[in-house]
Amino acid sequence: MNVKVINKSNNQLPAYETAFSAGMDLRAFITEELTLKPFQRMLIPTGLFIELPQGFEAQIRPRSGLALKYGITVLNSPGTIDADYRGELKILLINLSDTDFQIKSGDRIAQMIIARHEQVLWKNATILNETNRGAGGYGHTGV
Ligand SMILES: O=c1ccn([C@H]2C[C@H](O)[C@@H](COP(=O)(O)OP(=O)(O)OP(=O)(O)O)O2)c(=O)[nH]1
Ligand SMILES: [Mg+2]
Repeated sequence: MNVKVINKSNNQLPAYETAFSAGMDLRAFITEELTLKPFQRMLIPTGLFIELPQGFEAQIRPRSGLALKYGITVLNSPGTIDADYRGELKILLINLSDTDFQIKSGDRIAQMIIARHEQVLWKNATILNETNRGAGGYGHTGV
C-alpha cells in the first residue's frame, strides 16, 4: 500500500528493519541534543507528515530495547495517528529510569505500525447477548 509522506527532516524515511517487521522505526528530528531527565516527558518531533487512507491508523509504540535498557517508553502508548491528521508526527516519550537519557537527531526512539480499523455505527439496545463470561473480568479466571 502506498502512503503519501512529506519528510521535512534530514533523516531517512521510517523503514522496516527486517523482512517481516510490523513496525517501522521512527527517528527524532531535533536541532540540538536533548536530555530527558528521570520522569520527564517530552514531545519529540519527527519532521514527518503523512496522509493515511481512510480506514487506516498509525500506532506509535515503544521500542522494547529502549524500554529494557533505559526505561524509555511512549507515555500515551499506543499513540494514535488519525487518517485525517495533517500535522507533524510527534512522539511523546517519558523516561521511567533514574538516570538522564540523551536523544540526538536521527536516533530511533519509537516505532510506528500502520493498521486497519473500523468505524462503527451505534445500535441502541436494551439487552446484550448472554455469554459464559458475562461481566467477569479483571482476573476472574485466576492469575
Ligand atoms: O503520539 C501521538 C499521538 C497523536 N498525534 C497526533 C496525530 C493524532 O491524529 C492527533 C490527535 O491525537 P489524539 O486523538 O490522541 O489526541 P487528543 O488529545 O484526542 O487530541 P485531538 O482532540 O486533537 O484529537 O495528534 C501524534 O502526532 N503523536
Ligand atoms: Mg483525539
